[in-house]
Amino acid sequence: MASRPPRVSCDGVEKTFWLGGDAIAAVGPLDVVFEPGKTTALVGPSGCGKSTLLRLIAGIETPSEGAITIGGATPAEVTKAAGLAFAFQDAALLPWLTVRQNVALAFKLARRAPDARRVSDLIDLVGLKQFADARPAELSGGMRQRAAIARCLVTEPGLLLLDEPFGAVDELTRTRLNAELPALWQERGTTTLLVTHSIAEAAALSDRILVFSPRPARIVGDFAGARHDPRARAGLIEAVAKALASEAELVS
Ligand SMILES: Nc1ncnc2c1ncn2[C@@H]1O[C@H](COP(=O)(O)OP(=O)(O)OP(=O)(O)O)[C@@H](O)[C@H]1O
Repeated sequence: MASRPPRVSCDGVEKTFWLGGDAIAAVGPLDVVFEPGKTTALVGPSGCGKSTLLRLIAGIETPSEGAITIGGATPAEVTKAAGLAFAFQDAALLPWLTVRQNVALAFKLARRAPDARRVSDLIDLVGLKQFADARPAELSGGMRQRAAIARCLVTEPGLLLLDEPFGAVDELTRTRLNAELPALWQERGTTTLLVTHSIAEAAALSDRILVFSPRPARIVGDFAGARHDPRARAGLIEAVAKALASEAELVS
C-alpha cells in the first residue's frame, strides 16, 4: 500500500559540520513547513546547503539544532517504515543487480511483495525498456539516473526527495522526463522536494519555489510556482533569477 503524503516541518533547524577544527555552518536557522502533497523546488547558489537539507530530512544527517518532523514522526522512523524515497545526484544503484532487479529492490526494502507489472511499466516510462536486464556498468550516467528515479517511484512513497534528479540527462530527455514523470507523483499528491539548478524546471514542475542564501542555507525568497499557469512562468522565472542574483552579489 502506498503511504499518505505527510507534512514536513523544520523547526529552528541548523547543521554545522566540523572540518579539521573549523566549523562549517551549512544550514539554518531554518523554520519552514512543506504542505502535504505539494511539490517545492529548492534553488540556491552552489554549495549553499540544499543537499544537506534533503539529507537531514531523509535522516542521513542529524540537525545540530532544532528538529524535523515528517507527519509527526522523526526522519529515522519514516525511513524505517519506507515512507520516503531519495534520488541522489549520483544514482546509487547496486552494481551486481540488473535495472529490473534494482527497481524491484524498492519493494523488498519496503517489506512488500514485488509488483512485476509496475516495475516493468516504470522502466518503460523512463525509457529503459531495452536495458531492463542490463547492469549499471552497461548504462550511461543519465540512464543510471533514470533507473534510480524509477526505483524511487515504484513503491509510491508519501515523501519524495529529489536531488537534481535530471542533472546527468541530456536536454531532450530532460524535457521528456519533465513532461511525463512529475504526473506520476503529482497525480497522487506526493509531498515532493526537488533540488534543481534550473529555474525553468522549478517554475514548470513546482507549486512553490524557495530561494536559499549562500551557506548556511536560509530562505531568502518564497514564490508560488506556476505549474498550472504557463503564462505566469516567464515572470516567475525572472523574479526567482533576480532573487538568486542578489544573493550572488552578497557572496562576491
Ligand atoms: N559531511 C560533510 N562534512 C563536512 N562538510 C560538509 C559535509 N557535507 C556537506 N558539507 C559542506 O556543507 C556545505 C553545503 O553542501 P551541500 O552539498 O549541502 O550544498 P548544495 O547547495 O547542495 O551544493 P550544490 O548545489 O553544489 O550541489 C558545503 O560547504 C559542503 O562542503
